[in-house]
Amino acid sequence: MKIPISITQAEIQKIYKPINPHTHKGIQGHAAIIAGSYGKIGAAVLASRACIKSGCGLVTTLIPKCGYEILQSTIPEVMVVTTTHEKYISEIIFDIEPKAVGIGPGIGQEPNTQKAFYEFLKTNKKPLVIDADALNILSNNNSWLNLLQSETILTPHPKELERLIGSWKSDQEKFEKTIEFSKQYQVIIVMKGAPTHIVNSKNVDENTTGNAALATAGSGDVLTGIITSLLAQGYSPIQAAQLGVYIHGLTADIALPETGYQSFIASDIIANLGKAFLSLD
Ligand SMILES: NC(=O)C1=CN([C@@H]2O[C@H](COP(=O)(O)OP(=O)(O)OC[C@H]3O[C@@H](n4cnc5c(N)ncnc54)[C@H](OP(=O)(O)O)[C@@H]3O)[C@@H](O)[C@H]2O)[C@@H](O)CC1
Ligand SMILES: Nc1ncnc2c1ncn2[C@@H]1O[C@H](COP(=O)(O)OP(=O)(O)O)[C@@H](O)[C@H]1O
Ligand SMILES: [Mg+2]
Repeated sequence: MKIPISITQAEIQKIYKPINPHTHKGIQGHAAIIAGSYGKIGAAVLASRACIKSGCGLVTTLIPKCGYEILQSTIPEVMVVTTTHEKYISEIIFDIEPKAVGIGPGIGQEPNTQKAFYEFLKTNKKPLVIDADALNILSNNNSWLNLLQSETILTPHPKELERLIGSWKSDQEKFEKTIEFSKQYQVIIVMKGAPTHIVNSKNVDENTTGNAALATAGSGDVLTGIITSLLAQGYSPIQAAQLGVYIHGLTADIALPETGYQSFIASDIIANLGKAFLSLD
């Protein structure tokens, strides 16, 4: 197995693009988030808020109808499109041209949601982040992996990774199988954990930020929003994955002296994004 390359501040500094003073929201990029189902609209809120708080100019979120008022009142900055079904995503139709799409947090696996995801994958050409239930749907429908554009970003936690690649007996085998998978489908795999590794067909990167405070509901949903935002701003997929994972972990390192491990929640990641980005300027 290749020796992982550390994602250090020095490496991130080379990737990070300070904001152009003459930019406007059109240039900053329009991101689309597809997330949520009845009881898990919070996942859509967290991903959408993280997305708009990571620098893209516009965010449109597609959710089932039941989440409309929740989204509009908790994040007025984000635009909302709803599906025909009340409780789950029944079709994926946008009247916008997003620069990047993040899909999966909290969407569940209803048959209609699976079908909508399949139809979306057949035509999507935009840079894409796939997380959570969208990963689980792919694990149950292996052949759909062939529909993915190259450099699509997959963000599995260990259980989601196991569903995708099968079980492993050692760390070495886990990495070998993940590298093989990334080569076969030409995708970038963010292997979430402590620490998080990023695998593409060429390299394995190891993140250097983050701590156990991140072991809390919704912290992965937030990561999806951050990486989608960076893609929409024009970062390449590998750069968006590296910078996104680094910034996500950094928020927990910044917050820890104030929150401690126990009281840190996913919203604290979002609340500390500003300080994390400022530390790169
Ligand atoms: N507020 C909301 O709306 C929220 C909505 N959410 C949404 O809910 C949906 C279900 O997502 P989910 O990840 O909770 O369920 P699932 O895929 O069955 O995985 C759980 C199992 O995986 C394992 N496991 C996980 N991490 C691991 C690790 N680091 N290291 C090792 N093992 C690890 C662990 O397995 P165990 O060890 O218990 O066998 C655990 O029991 C999804 O769409 C998500 O976006 C959530 O984000 C929460 C907030
Ligand atoms: N002990 C830990 N140390 C560092 N990072 C962690 C730790 N536990 C979890 N994380 C991070 O928190 C996130 C959890 O993602 P995920 O399991 O998808 O959460 P959720 O689905 O609840 O949003 C990942 O980015 C993971 O790397
Ligand atoms: Mg998750």
